[in-house]
Amino acid sequence: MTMTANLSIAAVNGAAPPRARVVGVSGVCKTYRTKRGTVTALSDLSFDIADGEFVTVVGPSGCGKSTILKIIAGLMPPTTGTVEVFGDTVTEPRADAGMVFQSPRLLKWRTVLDNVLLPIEILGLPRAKHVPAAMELLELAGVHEFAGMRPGELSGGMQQRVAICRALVHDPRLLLMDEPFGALDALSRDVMNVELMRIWNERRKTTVLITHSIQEAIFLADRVLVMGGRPGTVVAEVPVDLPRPRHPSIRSTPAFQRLSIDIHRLLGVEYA
Ligand SMILES: Nc1ncnc2c1ncn2[C@@H]1O[C@H](COP(=O)(O)OP(=O)(O)OP(=O)(O)O)[C@@H](O)[C@H]1O
Repeated sequence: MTMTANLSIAAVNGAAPPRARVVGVSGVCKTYRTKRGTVTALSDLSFDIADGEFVTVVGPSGCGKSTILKIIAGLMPPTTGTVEVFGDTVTEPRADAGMVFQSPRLLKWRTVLDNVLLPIEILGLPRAKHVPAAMELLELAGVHEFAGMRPGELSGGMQQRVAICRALVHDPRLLLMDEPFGALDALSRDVMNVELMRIWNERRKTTVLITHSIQEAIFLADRVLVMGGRPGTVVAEVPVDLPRPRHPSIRSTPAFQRLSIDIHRLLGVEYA
């Protein structure tokens, strides 16, 4: 478990300098109003995320993982509490954040390249100037040969790679991913984990990724936030001190398995 400081996150071993805080969630509560009454999704949620950090979030269904990601993205306000991104209180969607959802949400009538360039159009930036960056991302994600095709001609995993390129094309400083590989089969998911690691190693964006897979959470993260309760809150923060770059075989190491057991326990799952 680790403690986060308000203005910076100290290095675990004290050797590296503290990194700037990119996301600061402070005392966030969220209540949804519905026809049948109110639902309190989050209660007194607080955590910080440092520059360049890869944080994953796990927790039981309905504990408010998607809710907090949407609040960080500026897609909805908290009921009480504050969220700061790069030092500004979040009040609306931010151009310096990229978002990836569970389904790729590509526009089927646009080519792969034009889907990737969508944020550029929305932000009113010159298209031609960003085509090389879009092609470079498609190449990095291993789908550049599909640039002229429609999304329907691509597999689910390839479409999700395109969605990741779209989230990165305007060079956001923060990447928010809500269960991006949840719809994929186990093998494609493993491949995408490795691919995402590769892309992240190249770009080093501060990343928050929600997942139901504890394996995925550990494999990708510098730190796992474990959420629980109803309403949801952070019940533990687990640092992942595994060396990078990580090969899939790291999952069979005792250190990885120890982390897996710890997180299962924090989620109330005991091994026999
Ligand atoms: N738009 C909404 N209106 C009303 N209640 C909502 C709304 N969105 C979410 N909730 C409720 O808020 C709580 C948290 O939902 P949220 O989707 O954030 O959880 P989650 O941890 O992401 O769940 P899952 O893992 O199943 O995706 C749940 O009880 C859910 O029913």
